[in-house]
Amino acid sequence: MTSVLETTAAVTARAPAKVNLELGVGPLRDDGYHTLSTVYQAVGVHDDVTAAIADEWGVSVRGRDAELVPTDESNLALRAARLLAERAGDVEPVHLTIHKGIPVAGGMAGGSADAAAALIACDALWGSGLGKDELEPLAAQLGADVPFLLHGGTAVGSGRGELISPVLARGTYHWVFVPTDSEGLSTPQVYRTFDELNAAREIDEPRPSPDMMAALRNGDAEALAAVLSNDLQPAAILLQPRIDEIIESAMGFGALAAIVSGSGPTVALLADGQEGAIDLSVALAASRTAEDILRASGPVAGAHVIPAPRLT
Ligand SMILES: C[C@](O)(CO)[C@H](O)COP(=O)(O)OP(=O)(O)OC[C@H]1O[C@@H](n2ccc(N)nc2=O)[C@H](O)[C@@H]1O
Ligand SMILES: Nc1ncnc2c1ncn2[C@@H]1O[C@H](COP(=O)(O)OP(=O)(O)OP(=O)(O)O)[C@@H](O)[C@H]1O
Repeated sequence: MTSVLETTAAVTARAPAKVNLELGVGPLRDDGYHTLSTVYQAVGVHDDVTAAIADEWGVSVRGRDAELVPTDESNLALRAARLLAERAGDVEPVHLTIHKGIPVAGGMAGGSADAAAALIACDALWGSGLGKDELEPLAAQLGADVPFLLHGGTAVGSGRGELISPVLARGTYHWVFVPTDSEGLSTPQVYRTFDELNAAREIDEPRPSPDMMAALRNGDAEALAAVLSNDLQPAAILLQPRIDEIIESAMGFGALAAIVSGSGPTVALLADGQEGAIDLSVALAASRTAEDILRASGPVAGAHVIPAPRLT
């Protein structure tokens, strides 16, 4: 028979990646962040984080790009667990095991997903019972994208991206993601390049576009394709010119739209339905435009507890 200790000694939570359907970047603030107006969508590429009671704090990483993820105190999932421990008080140390499916440094918020999953897993494991609403301020301290990954779905992000309000979005969208560089791009570097490219002009406060809201309300992929936008795209392409070649090829293979995901370098392709996504991936692979291709649909749920960890 399973003892109570065994059933409560480990909890696994799963968190999704995100794509920014719209990423409006405003002026640089005094705290080093830019004002944002963004529309996030959570997509079905996931990381799982298992939190287990242990003698000492620690983290190990397996799965996709595992060797690129730090296992010291800078690991974002471990920082999340420690932050929640400070808030909850008097909890036992945990060892976190991260199973990565999200490309590292790809602009799909992999580290932020791990932080969101660690908050949910530890909250359940320790029985601190904060729930998503009370975890949200902790999430915001860990990174601008982390609150969205707690909630998932489709949502507007304002402030520096951490203030989330849900959006009425109908339908399911089919995406193909092409990570273009195994080393990824650094988010601060992309924002710095954005500043350099825009140094000569006054930058307005960004706002959600009414056309984007209408496309999402109607569940219309073609209308959505016409309004996808990312102010960081020119900076990402300058740092990683291969992005442009992939965008051009993908449009030739029938993508409804091609856009840089967040700070890049992953290219997000919006496909015409599930079959369109399969055809697009086949064309990209057959033409050797891309070797590494991920297919996913969105929106999906934010971080949540799942029954058992992945074993491979
Ligand atoms: C590119 C996006 O993924 C789009 O959603 C986010 O803006 C980045 O979110 P994130 O990785 O969670 O960002 P953080 O870890 O909070 O910040 C990393 C760095 O990105 C830059 N940064 C981030 C968010 C923001 N609104 N303005 C910024 O200038 C800052 O240099 C910051 O030091
Ligand atoms: N748990 C983690 N998973 C991935 N990267 C982590 C983690 N903890 C710390 N990092 C560090 O964060 C850096 C950014 O990785 P991440 O995968 O979050 O990038 P990203 O997807 O481009 O982020 P974003 O889209 O939020 O800007 C990595 O280079 C890595 O050194």
